[in-house]
Parts: sequence; C-alpha cells; structure tokens
Amino acid sequence: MQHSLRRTHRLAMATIAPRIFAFCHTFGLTVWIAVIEGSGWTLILPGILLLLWPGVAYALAANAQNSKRAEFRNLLYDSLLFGFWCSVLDFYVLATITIGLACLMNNLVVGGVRKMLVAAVLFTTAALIGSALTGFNFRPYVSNNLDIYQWAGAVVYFLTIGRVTYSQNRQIGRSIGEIKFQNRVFHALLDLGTVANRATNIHTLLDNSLKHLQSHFPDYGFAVFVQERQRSEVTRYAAVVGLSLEDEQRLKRLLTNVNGQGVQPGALPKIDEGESLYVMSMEGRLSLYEGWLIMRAPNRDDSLEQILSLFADQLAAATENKLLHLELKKTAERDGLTGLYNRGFLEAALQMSIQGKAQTPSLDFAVLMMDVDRLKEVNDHYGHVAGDQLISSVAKYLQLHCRDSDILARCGGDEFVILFPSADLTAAKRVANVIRENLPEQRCIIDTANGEREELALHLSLGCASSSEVPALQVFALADERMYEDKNQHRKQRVDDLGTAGWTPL
Ligand SMILES: Nc1nc2c(ncn2[C@@H]2O[C@H](COP(=O)(O)OP(=O)(O)OP(=O)(O)O)[C@@H](O)[C@H]2O)c(=O)[nH]1
Repeated sequence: MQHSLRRTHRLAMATIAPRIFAFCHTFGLTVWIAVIEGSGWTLILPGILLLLWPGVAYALAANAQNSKRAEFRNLLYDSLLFGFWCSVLDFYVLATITIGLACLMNNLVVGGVRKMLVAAVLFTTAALIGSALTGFNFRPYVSNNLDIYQWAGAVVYFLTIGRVTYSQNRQIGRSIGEIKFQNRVFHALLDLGTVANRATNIHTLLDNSLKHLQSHFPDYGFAVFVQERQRSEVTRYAAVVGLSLEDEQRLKRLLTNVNGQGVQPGALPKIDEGESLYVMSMEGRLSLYEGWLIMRAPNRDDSLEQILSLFADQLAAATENKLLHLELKKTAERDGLTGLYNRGFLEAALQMSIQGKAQTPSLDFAVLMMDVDRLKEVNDHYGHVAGDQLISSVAKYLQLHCRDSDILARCGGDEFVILFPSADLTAAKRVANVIRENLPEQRCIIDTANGEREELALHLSLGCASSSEVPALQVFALADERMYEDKNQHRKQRVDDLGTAGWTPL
C-alpha cells in the first residue's frame, strides 16, 4: 500500500535522459577504441554493463523509500563507475577530463562542494582500483576522429544538463508560486473564522467575511447568498464584494433559475475575457439554510474550485454557528409573543443599573412600569388569541416611543417595563406622558373566538420611579406601587362610568 503511494523524485526522473546519453556515448567510445586497438570483445563485452546501469539506477531510485536520497547515491555510483572505466580506457585524456568534470559538476549542483569532493575521491579511488586490477596503462590520445566524437558528446551532454537544470528551476518557481498561493488561502481560511465570530449578526458576518476574503485576494470578487430552506422568501441574506453591477444582475438571474434545484460546483460561462465565475453550493453544509458562495476569478483555474469549496465550508460553518447562537440568544433574552426583552434580561439589566449607581452615584436610572387593563376581560369575552393580539398591539405601540438605549421588556402576563439605564425621573415621566396622551387614539384589531374581527381600544396603567428618589434597590418596587395606584384610579373611574352609563363589555 505504502509502495503504491510513493512517487519517484523529480530529480531521478530528470536524470534519466542525460544518464542514458552519457553511458551510451561512453559505450560507443569503448567500441571505437576496441576496434582501433583490436581488443575486440574483451573490451566490448564488459562495456555492455555500461548500458545496463541507467536502468538499474532508475530502478534503485524508483523503489527506494527516499527516492531523492537514492538518486544522490546514484550520482556517486556514476563517479565510481566512470572512474573505473577511465582506467579501463587507459586514461584517454579527453574522455577522462570530460567524464570526470561531468561527475564533479553533477554532484556539485545537487549536493554542493562537499558532495563534489566525495565524488572526486570516489572517481580517483575507482580509477586506482581499476589500474590495480587491469594494470596501469596511460594512452592520452587515440585519434582525431575520436577526439571529435568525444568533444561532440561532451557538448551535447552539458547542454542536456543545462536544459534539465532550466526545467528544474522552472518547476521550483512554479512550486514556490503555488506555495505562496496556498499560504494565502490558508491565512484567509484561518482568519475567516475569527472575522465571522466577531460579527454581531448575519449581515455583518457575511459582509465582513467577503471583505476579508477580498483583502487576501484583491483581484477576485465574491458574493454570498443564504436563505432559509423552508421560507426562502422570508429569511434571505446576501453580500457582494468586488463584483460589477452587471455581474450582480447576472448572479441574481442565475440564482432565480437555480433556486431550489441546487447548483453544481463549476464555472459558469465566462463573464469577461479571461474571467470566470465560480458558484459553490453550500448544500449539505447548512441544516436549515441553503446558500451559495460565488467567486469571480481573473483566470480559469481548476484548483480554484477546491479553494472555493474550502471557503464555502468555513463560511457555512460560521454562518450556521452564528444563526444558532443568535437563535439561542433570542430565545434566552426575548419574549416569544412580542419579541421584546423578557423578564430575565430585564432583571440582569436592572442589576447592572443598580451596580452602576453604586459605583457612580451621580448616574441615575429610571423605570416605567405598565400593565394592560382589562386583559382578563378580553380573554374571557373574545378568547386567548384575541388577548395575545392585544398584548402584541401594546408591545408595538410601546416600541414606537422607545429609543435604542431604552430597554423595553414584557415582564410576564400583561406587564411591561421600560428601563432607562442612564436617565432620571424627568425622562421617564416624559415618555409616560407621551404614551398616556396618545393612548386614547390607539386601537387594535382582534380576531374573536367565533371568527369575527373587533376593534378594541388600548388601556394601560403606568407608574414610574427613578434612583434619584429612592435607593436603587427600591426603584422597581416604587414604580410598581405607583402603577397600582394608577390602576386603582382606572378601576374607580370605570365603576363611576358604569354607575352612570351602564356596563357594556369593553
Ligand atoms: N391572552 C393572553 N393572556 C394572558 C397572557 N398572560 C397572562 N394572561 C392573562 O392575563 C390576565 C391578567 O389578569 P389581571 O392581572 O387581572 O389583569 P387585567 O385583566 O388586565 O385586570 P386589570 O389589570 O385589573 O385591568 C389573566 O387572565 C392571565 O391569564 C398571555 O400571554 N396571553
């Protein structure tokens, strides 16, 4: 299994051709000398071993655990073999110099001076052993034609090596480019999670994530669409960065067509000369939602689909997390019927205001409490659905009079509270007056239990108090007390009205 995954190192592949050439050429040289000198097969037969070596060398590299190291060893074996063979050829000078130089140069290129010195030692040692075994003979010159043959071979060999070095350099250059790109992808992915986590809502999450991606890939454009699977027309989020208006229109059309059918990853037709749009569906990455991540890239490149898939994974995970987190937060902080803050959130906020007042006595807070009058009657006469509608209408009405900094909460049943975290009684009274003054015009439409629609007036009792009047801990109780005084007055008023006009429900 491990064997099948191993790949022969590019150096071993690159040296195949020059090595075959060098050994074949040396075999030719051997045959030539054997013919001229008449030594015949006694020289040619062992020379055949030269022809076998390139194949053996490749097999050694291809089957080694570390094929690069094996190829380094092969280059040293080349020196050994050639050193020995130069002694067999009686140190024909031109061959000894060119072959020796080639051995030194090859080792110098891959392993530096140290390896070159090792190659020199091996070459010399093998030559000495060869001389010892076959007897030392020195024949510096054979013939002019053989000199020409040897020069021609040397030139071709060195040019081949030059070509190999060039293609190796190009490959290294390409690899460096790829590594740099992958590094950018890695950093973009790594920080994408952080950017997404910092966002407070889905809109900022998507916006910031795309801006972040574009900061890493300024030449690219990005767009993302996320929508709830069941209610795509209700919950829909989108963000676009670095796309032209025309591209955005094109995407809108595309998503209208593919909506619900799932988009297969792949490039869409070119949008501009040399540019491509990639669409990656987040299908399977989101549970309740579906979405698409779109990328405009300056060039067509298959690896971009993989990268887009990684971005889509990361963005989908961040979006899903944020949606769940926001949902959880909403459930924990909000009242299900009205969407206002709930009692738990109000109590925590009130606690903070009390602590704030303890630390900075000049910092006042105020509370306005409200209770819906006659909710029980509405429930009893028209049903609970109508009661709920009344509560929702009151909530909407109160929201109209609150600022972002006010904390409007439904404290249970028919009770509402506004906490003004940094305001005094004057502010609370002002809001109470505005609410009270506009109240007679406020109506709500309710659906009665027997399927009819009725219009009801809103009635509220109000009571406000602030930390400038009583100790912080007692503000809430004082507001509650005042609200009940107000409620009692309403009740009294109603009894008086009934005494004079007769009772009519609501
Ligand atoms: N429809 C509906 N009724 C609720 C809800 N929460 C509490 N109630 C009902 O609201 C009624 C509150 O009764 P009371 O405290 O007497 O309030 P009220 O009827 O407004 O009486 P007054 O305040 O004296 O005018 C009770 O009948 C509760 O059951 C709710 O979420 N929806």
